[in-house]
Amino acid sequence: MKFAVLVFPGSNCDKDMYNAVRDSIQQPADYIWHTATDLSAYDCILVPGGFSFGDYLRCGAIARFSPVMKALVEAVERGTYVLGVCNGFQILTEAGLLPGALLRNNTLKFRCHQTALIVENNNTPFTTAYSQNEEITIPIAHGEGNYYVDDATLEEMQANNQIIFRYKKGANPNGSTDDIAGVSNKRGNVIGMMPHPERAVHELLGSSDGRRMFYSILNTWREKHGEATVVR
Ligand SMILES: NC(=O)CC[C@H](N)C(=O)O
Repeated sequence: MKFAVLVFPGSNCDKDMYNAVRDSIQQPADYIWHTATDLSAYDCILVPGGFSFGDYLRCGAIARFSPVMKALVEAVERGTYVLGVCNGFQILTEAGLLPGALLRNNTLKFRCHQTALIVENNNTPFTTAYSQNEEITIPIAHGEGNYYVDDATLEEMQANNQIIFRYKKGANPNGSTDDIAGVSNKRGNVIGMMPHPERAVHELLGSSDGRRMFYSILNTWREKHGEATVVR
């Protein structure tokens, strides 16, 4: 299985993402600069966190116009798996690949700490290795992670099981609507989340709960292609 890690000017979690793929599931990954125009060689595209284009205008609002985004849209249409984390999530919402928008944290502060998340949907290519409603520990690091979506879209998302992660009740760090921490598109092949699974791949980092995200992706892809799955 081949992974792409997109790199925009100002990305700063691209190496963490690359290392998480290499260390947890030992699959090949390439860094892809934002001017690339073809992503057809990849089975999963990772859009990492950071401060693309300095967060000018709005987080992700300029990156969304990079040449690679056209190739990303084409990949999504082919059914390729896409995971956006933090600034990656912001870029995917700005591009209209995911519903909603990320607003300034309600505290008006950059928040950087572990969070308790509830797995709301373990029936996605990214979450099969978790139990439904499991509580996991994944860190956040953002200033604009306050997920907003209008009521009608939220209802539609709930009906389609597009809410993938919520912050544990009482532990919402940013004011997100309905405690939402991660969502998917309708088809389920694109997900975005503010917490960083790639920073939770070893006990030394405070949690290894993020590893199972990478196992989920690999095993779902392998099952689909008739290959033996790996044990986590
Ligand atoms: N870690 C990140 O990706 C941060 C995203 C964005 N720059 C923010 O502060 O919200």
